[in-house]
Amino acid sequence: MSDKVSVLVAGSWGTAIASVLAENQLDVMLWSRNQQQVTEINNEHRNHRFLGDVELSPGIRATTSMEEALHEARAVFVVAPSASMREVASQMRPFLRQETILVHATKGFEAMSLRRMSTVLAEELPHYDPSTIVVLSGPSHAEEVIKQCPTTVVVASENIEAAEAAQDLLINSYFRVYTNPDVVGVEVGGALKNIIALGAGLTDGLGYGDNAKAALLTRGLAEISRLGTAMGGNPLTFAGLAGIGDLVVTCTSKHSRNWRAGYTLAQGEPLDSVLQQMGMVVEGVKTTQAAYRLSREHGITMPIADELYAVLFEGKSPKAAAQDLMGRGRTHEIEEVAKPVQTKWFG
Ligand SMILES: NC(=O)C1=CN([C@@H]2O[C@H](COP(=O)(O)OP(=O)(O)OC[C@H]3O[C@@H](n4cnc5c(N)ncnc54)[C@H](O)[C@@H]3O)[C@@H](O)[C@H]2O)C=CC1
Ligand SMILES: O=C(CO)COP(=O)(O)O
Repeated sequence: MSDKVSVLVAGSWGTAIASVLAENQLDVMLWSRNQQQVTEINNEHRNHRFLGDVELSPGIRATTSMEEALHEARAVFVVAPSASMREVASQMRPFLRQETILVHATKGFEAMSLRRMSTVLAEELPHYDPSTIVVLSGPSHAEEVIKQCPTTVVVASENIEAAEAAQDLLINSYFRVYTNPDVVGVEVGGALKNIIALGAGLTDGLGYGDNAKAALLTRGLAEISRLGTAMGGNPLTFAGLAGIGDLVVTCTSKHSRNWRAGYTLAQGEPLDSVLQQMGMVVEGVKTTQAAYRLSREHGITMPIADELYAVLFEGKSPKAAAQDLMGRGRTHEIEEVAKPVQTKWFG
């Protein structure tokens, strides 16, 4: 079998995944739509805009040709922002073979349709067996993975062989990979934690301290679990790497773009200017809109997501949002989390 693997889109996370694969002695091809970036990666072994001065493995070759990227690839890792997933998938359509392992590592929903990313891939790649699509998620900032800091992630697929094939390609001494059959839970957990990270940035920006941050993470996880379970995820997935694991890293790390966006918003900067300054994808903003709609579709209460929506899109002040969260009617802690839901996981 060929040792060639491809990574589609050379942003921060795509480039970090390409580095893990190159470390594992695979023949890595990184696809970008930007010729200047391709030249920089091939000639200088750097992706300066996204990863600064970090030197990339010379084993990573870049191309702007989708045909060249996918030709005889053993696996393809799609790491586009959620807003671009459909466009990138449609470009893959003529060149993707069923034998190629298809993994995506994107954390978000499609804004209009509210589709999960594996559904978008399945729709755009109708010749490909959707049950073999793999999702990669978990606590993994690109800035640390590229420096080979110890990291754990999860790969989920309905097809255990596909998940194990992705695990084999990625696992090494600093990148530990677990499998999970729960595609829905892993995708929903990875997407929704970005909302709570925005909220954690706001909380820190307001100087509210550690008690408030712990409250936000814990009650945020309750919201993620409620919606994720209603959408068909296994409740236990939210206690794992794609749930609490990713929530902790994104809410507490200086690397998180979502946390930084929240922190800057708390200083009174308008949303447009915060996003412009960032220059990289901040998935939590669109995901807040998606969660607002999904929670209503599924009849789920998500007070933190609702207050964040009001701050981002209705001009509510973060302080007033915090006050309203603290002043909600009295409620029971566990009942809200463990409202009995019929799922395929527990019958
Ligand atoms: N950066 C990180 O540490 C992690 C990011 N993720 C997720 O990975 C996904 C991608 O994020 P990043 O790599 O961080 O974003 P980024 O902002 O660093 O890079 C995004 C890349 O996508 C490219 N792109 C955008 N639209 C495109 C299109 N239509 N066609 C081709 N290329 C296009 C941009 O040119 C850029 O190179 C997001 O869903 C994010 O939540 C997941 C785990 C870690
Ligand atoms: O998903 C991530 C880490 O697991 C990256 O989070 P940010 O997009 O907030 O940087």
